[in-house]
Amino acid sequence: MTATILDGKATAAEIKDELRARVKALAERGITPGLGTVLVGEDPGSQAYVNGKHRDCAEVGIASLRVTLPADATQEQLDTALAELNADPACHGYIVQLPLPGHLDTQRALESIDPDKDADGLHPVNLGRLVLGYDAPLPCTPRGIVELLRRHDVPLSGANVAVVGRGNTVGRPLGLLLTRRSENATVTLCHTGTLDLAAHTRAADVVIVAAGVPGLLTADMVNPGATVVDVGITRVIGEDGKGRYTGDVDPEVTEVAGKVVPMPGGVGPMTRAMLLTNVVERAERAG
Ligand SMILES: Nc1nc2c(c(=O)[nH]1)N[C@@H](CN(C=O)c1ccc(C(=O)N[C@@H](CCC(=O)O)C(=O)O)cc1)CN2
Repeated sequence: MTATILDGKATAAEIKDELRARVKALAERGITPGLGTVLVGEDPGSQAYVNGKHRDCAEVGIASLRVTLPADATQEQLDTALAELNADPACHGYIVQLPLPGHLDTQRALESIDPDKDADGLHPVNLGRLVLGYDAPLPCTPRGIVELLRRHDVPLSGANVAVVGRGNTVGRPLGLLLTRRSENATVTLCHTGTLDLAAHTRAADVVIVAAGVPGLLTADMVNPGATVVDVGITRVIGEDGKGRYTGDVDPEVTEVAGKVVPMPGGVGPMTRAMLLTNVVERAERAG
């Protein structure tokens, strides 16, 4: 049996079509959603990701507010840029592109974002709101995973879900999302301290791997027919000396799993679609 591949790129495209209609409805109310990005330095990867976000915006009609600072920008210069976006009514949400240069205090920067303009959904206030079940912008990658599974009819209510990785941007908030009444899953959050990882993953109906360990999940660790989601994205240098991205799931898993969300082409495009969704939702509420 070869697994059904859940195409995050195609699903993200469907979501962008829906968002395009919502942006058009906002325009009829005189509202244009605006996404801000703050990029510090000239890292080519970060530049590419920010450019991708603004291409996505252009596709659906969201306005772009680009802020770029030199690699040697001071914390105060960054603070000023964030304060300006916090005050700008044309900006409905923004992100600080990570990672920041090492001399800058990332936590201080992220906590300076107005929580109501936190398009990444990673501000401590918003993660706290998520814990308490309050309304808040949701973290894009966890939200994208849940949305992808929902749109592909993967049963979550009553399902046993093994989340591998306890990071602040994916693993921890994902467990919170999946245990909401709207999803009603039972989550086991596995991590480097887990004694018998395979016992937990083999017992799961859904395995979501966000550990950043290439090939961590192998076929023998998967309950036949289970759904597997590869969130890992690690840059490795091949034998040809060229860089490429690899996931946390061994390719042979597709021979055992029922459904697979691959990397690339799965979670990444959904993450980008959820960023746009957070901005449009904010504009709809603010209008
Ligand atoms: N403020 C933020 N910074 C960073 C984030 C983030 O969500 N918020 N995430 C990453 C970079 N990133 C967006 O910024 C990002 C990375 C990868 C993808 C993606 O679609 N990847 C492809 C495969 C790899 C590739 O082709 O690049 C995929 O999964 O299909 C999207 C966005 C760090 N910084």
